Amino acid sequence: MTSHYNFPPPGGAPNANSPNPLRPYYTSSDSPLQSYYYNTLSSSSLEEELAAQNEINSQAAAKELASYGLVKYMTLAIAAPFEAGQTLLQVQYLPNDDGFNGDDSDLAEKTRRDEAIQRARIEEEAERDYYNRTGGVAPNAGGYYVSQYSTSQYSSHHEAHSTSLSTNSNSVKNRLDAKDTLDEHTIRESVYDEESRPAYQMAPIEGGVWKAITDIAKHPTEGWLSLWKGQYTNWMYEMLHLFAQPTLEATLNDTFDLYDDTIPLVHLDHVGPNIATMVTSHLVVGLILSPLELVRTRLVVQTANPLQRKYSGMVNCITTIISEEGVSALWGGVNLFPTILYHTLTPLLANSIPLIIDRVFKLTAADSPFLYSLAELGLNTIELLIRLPIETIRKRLQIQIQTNGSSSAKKYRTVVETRKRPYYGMVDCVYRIIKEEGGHHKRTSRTTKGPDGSIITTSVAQRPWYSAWGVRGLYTGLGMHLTSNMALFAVGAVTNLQDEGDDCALPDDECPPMAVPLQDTQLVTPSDNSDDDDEDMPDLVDTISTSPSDRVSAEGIASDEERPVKKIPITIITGFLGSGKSTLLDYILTEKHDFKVAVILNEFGDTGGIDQAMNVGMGGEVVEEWLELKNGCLCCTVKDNGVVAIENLMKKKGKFDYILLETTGLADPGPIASIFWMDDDIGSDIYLDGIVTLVDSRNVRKELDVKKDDGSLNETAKQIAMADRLILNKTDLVTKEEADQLEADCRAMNGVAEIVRTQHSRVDLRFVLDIAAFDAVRAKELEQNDSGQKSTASIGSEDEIHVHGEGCGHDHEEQPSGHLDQSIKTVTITFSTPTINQKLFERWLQTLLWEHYIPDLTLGDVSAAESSRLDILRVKGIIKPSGSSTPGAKVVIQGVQELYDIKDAVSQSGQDELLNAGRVVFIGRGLDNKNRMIESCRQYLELSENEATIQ
Ligand SMILES: Nc1nc2c(ncn2[C@@H]2O[C@H](COP(=O)(O)OP(=O)(O)OP(=O)(O)O)[C@@H](O)[C@H]2O)c(=O)[nH]1
Repeated sequence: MTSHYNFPPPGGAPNANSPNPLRPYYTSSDSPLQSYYYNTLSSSSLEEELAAQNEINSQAAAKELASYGLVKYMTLAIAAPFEAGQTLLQVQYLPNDDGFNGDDSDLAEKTRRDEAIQRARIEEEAERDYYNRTGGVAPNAGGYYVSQYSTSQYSSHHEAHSTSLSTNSNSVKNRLDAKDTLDEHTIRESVYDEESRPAYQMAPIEGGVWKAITDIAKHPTEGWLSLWKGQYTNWMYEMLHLFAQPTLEATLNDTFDLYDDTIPLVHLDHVGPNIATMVTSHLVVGLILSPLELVRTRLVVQTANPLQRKYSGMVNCITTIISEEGVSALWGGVNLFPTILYHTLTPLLANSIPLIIDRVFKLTAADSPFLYSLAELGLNTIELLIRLPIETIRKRLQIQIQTNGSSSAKKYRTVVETRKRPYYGMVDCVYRIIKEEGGHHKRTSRTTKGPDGSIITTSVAQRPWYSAWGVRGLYTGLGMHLTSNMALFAVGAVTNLQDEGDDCALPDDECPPMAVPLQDTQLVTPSDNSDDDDEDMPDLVDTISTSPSDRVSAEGIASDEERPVKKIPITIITGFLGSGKSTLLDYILTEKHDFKVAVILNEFGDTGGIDQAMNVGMGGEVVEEWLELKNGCLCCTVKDNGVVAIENLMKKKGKFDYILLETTGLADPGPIASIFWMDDDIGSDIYLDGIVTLVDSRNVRKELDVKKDDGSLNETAKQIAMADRLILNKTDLVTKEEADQLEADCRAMNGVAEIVRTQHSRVDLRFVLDIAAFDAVRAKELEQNDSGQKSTASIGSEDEIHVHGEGCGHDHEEQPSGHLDQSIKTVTITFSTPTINQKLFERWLQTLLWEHYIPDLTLGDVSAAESSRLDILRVKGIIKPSGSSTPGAKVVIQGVQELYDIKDAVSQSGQDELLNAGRVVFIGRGLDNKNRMIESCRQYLELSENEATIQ
């Protein structure tokens, strides 16, 4: 199958290979897109306009960015104290054996101390081993188990310190000074040991996040300002992530030809590829930005005491890490695996929740608000139970200094007690937390016989497997998250319940069940009547199939199951201001029917901003909104550059049967049609189905009278001339005779469009859907209308459709009144040879479309000067090309303004046979001189008078 779009050549570039002596600059367009955009965007005024627009856009973007940054900073500032509290809870080390053990006898106390020191010794050796292996120095010598003292030494030292401290207790400063020197020399038998705790360190936080916050605020060296430690780093991370992740995801989606990321996954049919790109983008960006997370944790956990503080800020922290631990410490080492796990699992889990609710539980917020919220609560809790331990482990590993052996690291003093012995990795960390901190250990007294026969009573930790092991340590801060989940559940359930009935400005029966705003902007809703609840509503009109395609059967509409996954047809709905476009779309959107139609409103082709103000309102701001309607339709507004938005709409592919695109009243439908027509051929999911023009029967003549300063055709004329379907609306405002005359006039302008008369745009949906005007199937239709008489339909009463055509018994041969734009004509050239030379035909066509005059080979270029300007708006035709390998092969010609396409015709059996070489219809201005036109054609195609005729 051959198919190629053809564009006018860039003007002025001579080409030695030109196939046409009259057009030495002609080059075949190897890159249709390039040519098209060159052609459509190269005018200097357009460039200036675009430049000005870009400047405005970049200024607006900068403003938006600044205000977004500010808002983000403030939001993070509100959350920062909770983050800080949570982080400290997660990193603080609370071994099981510390604290009250239920046995305060002297013997038990002594045994406990002995055990503590014994353990400290073992751990110190292990710690030294670790750092010797890596070549560095033990970074956290300060702590509770430095064991250079023996048990007896410990007691005296401890007592001495206790005394010294108690004598100085009146002076906080002295106390702080004294206590800051303790850590190197004191064996701290317990994290609860007040006396041996360095002054910069907080007592163990025994409680939840709120307790942590108050403890921080009350601590002498921390104070409330410490609640915002790492705030700037956090903000940097969030902002960078916010821009990088969606950008990467969109790029990946583009690369793999997936739908982009702006519509929630839950609306997609096949989520796998999109989940993959989403997770990949989160992972990559998370990995790249993970040093900022590392820095943030370290800044939060380090002491605020200026004498003990290691890092003065974000940059200093990064440079210090690089110099002490090496660049690899920022990303790699023990942190690498937890980072990968965290940035893979968290986006995956978060995005799976709505999907699971939708696909597994089959719940919607609109139908079952309470159950929906309950499911959300349950899944959020599961997500929390998976995420929280990973977070805890990450933070513990992040604060661990990873010496690189080449330099010594300054001590890292932490606000809360942390484990002095480093974890070897994620698994080790999980194991240690569960083993050392996760459970409660009880002590019991045990009596044994000594070697000398004496009775020895010892206090031992009782560690049965079920109590010595626990996961509690992995879930610090769980309470806060559960509370917030519960609060969200309560709010969600209440809001959803309210939404179900109240949150709608429309009357109850017109409220859509679900609105999915893409931006926090105005919501545009259809405003007319809806009988949506009534399942038994009769069809809009009789089920006579007038559709040229089998998408709509005589029995009605094919069911979803029957209908194969197809490209989605897009129909352009155009017509001058007030002609009834919105009324038509409201009617389609709110009527009960089985079509799932997506309607795109307003912004396309806006040239004057008039419609924008009228239809979008609210200060003329441009909005993008989606609104799902009860009848399964979807309504949205898009910006003028909304091809992307329409592609986004395709994320709902399979859920929609049709797209209707309403242009503004002042739009030239040609360029808009060209975009979608071309998209069809470059593999888009949508294809151009046809152009439907509404005509205001009462005012159209006035509109056509408007002359444009530059002499170009006015939009109403173009809209009528380019239509594949014409709806003569508002016939209630004109007499029958006027309507007849209008129809005849329209027919004279556009000889190929089907015409229907309506009141309040109430038209059979099949008249505007499945037009297939740009499809090869049109070949059949073109051949069937050899008489030149097009069928015309009108709706008298609401549900009654009457098709005018041959044999209907009415007289509808009204003559043009001459009041409509007479400069626009339809001419039809019929070929009576068996075949014609397609190459020669194309050369002739290119001259007509691109050079805008009817050429005369005998006069050469002089004919251009003599000819009045030709503006072909629409071309349709079918011809049999000579020299084809398939006998009887036909090609279909389609053209919209300067763009044309020639495709192999889809063969239709029987009645579709062409008896001659075919027929081509031209609609446009400058076609008055039919003789000149047909002469020119005969010259180019080397045909005799009888072989080509014109009507
Ligand atoms: N009398 C009468 N009024 C109609 C008919 N069709 C539409 N209207 C009214 O005409 C007005 C304009 O109709 P719209 O549907 O908004 O026209 P439009 O083409 O969308 O207009 P723009 O959005 O300005 O381009 C509305 O007040 C309609 O109610 C009709 O057949 N008869």
